Amino acid sequence: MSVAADAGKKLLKLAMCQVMVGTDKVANLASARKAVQEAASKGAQLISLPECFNSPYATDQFPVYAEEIPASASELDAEKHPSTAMLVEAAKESKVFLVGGSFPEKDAEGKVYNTCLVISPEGEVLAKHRKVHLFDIDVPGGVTFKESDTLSAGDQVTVFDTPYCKVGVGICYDIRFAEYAMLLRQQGCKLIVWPGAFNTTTGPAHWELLQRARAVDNQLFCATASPARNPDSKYQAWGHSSIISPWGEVLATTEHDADIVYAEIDLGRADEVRTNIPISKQVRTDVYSQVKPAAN
Ligand SMILES: O=C(O)CCC(=O)C(=O)O
Repeated sequence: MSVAADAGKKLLKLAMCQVMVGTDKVANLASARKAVQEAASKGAQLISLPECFNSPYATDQFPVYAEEIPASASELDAEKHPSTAMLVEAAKESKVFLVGGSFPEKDAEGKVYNTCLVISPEGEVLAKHRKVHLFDIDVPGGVTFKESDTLSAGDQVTVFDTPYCKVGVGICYDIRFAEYAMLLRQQGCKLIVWPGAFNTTTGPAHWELLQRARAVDNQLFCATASPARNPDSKYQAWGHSSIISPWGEVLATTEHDADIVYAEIDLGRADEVRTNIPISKQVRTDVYSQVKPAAN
């Protein structure tokens, strides 16, 4: 390729770690750390772990596995905050941006959240995203889940800065809400990372579709990290961690076993798609704002 053709390229190597999660928290933390080390050794610069990487995905288990997250680095205590400590160490030792999947977080009042910590290559906490939209669904004969039985919802739109681009974060069910991803695009994101754990009912129907929809709607990259499917678990994760381009192409994906999904993304591609199809300049909020929602 010529130098001119390379001029607009801004490359970022992503790795989505599809790790196996079981009932042993210490083992879960160790396998997450090992996956981060392996991804970094292959050159990944931004790595994500899956939703709920330290605990089984079950409402009655969230309070059992929940940990407090210290308010500052000086309060970090590896005994009391083992998951935060592992994430900080893993990002620092491998010098990577680490989207720390999620784990159940307990606040000072005892409320529990499904929380993602983002750590810089220097080991600083860059962002804390508490899942905004709780996964409460009932598909008869398929899947019934009610996170709100034990979890509280977050109330923030989460973006962090890297030298590559601004990156948005959402957790699993958050991906179903087009408005959320749109706000991330409006904040300047060219990549959204979604730790998630879809299941064998909604996964085959919607997982890839939603990622591609959010990517095309907002002309940005979407990257997802799921737990591997654990045959011993009551909740059967769909797996299929993936990386999607702003054009809606699946750049990399996998099945449901433990794996790491890699892609080197060219952030210039988001600019190109936005220039070619300039929807953000053509948007007609003046028209949409005149329509009153019908009662239904
Ligand atoms: O939206 C779905 O179908 C799955 C969502 C989910 O598993 C989650 O939010 O953890």
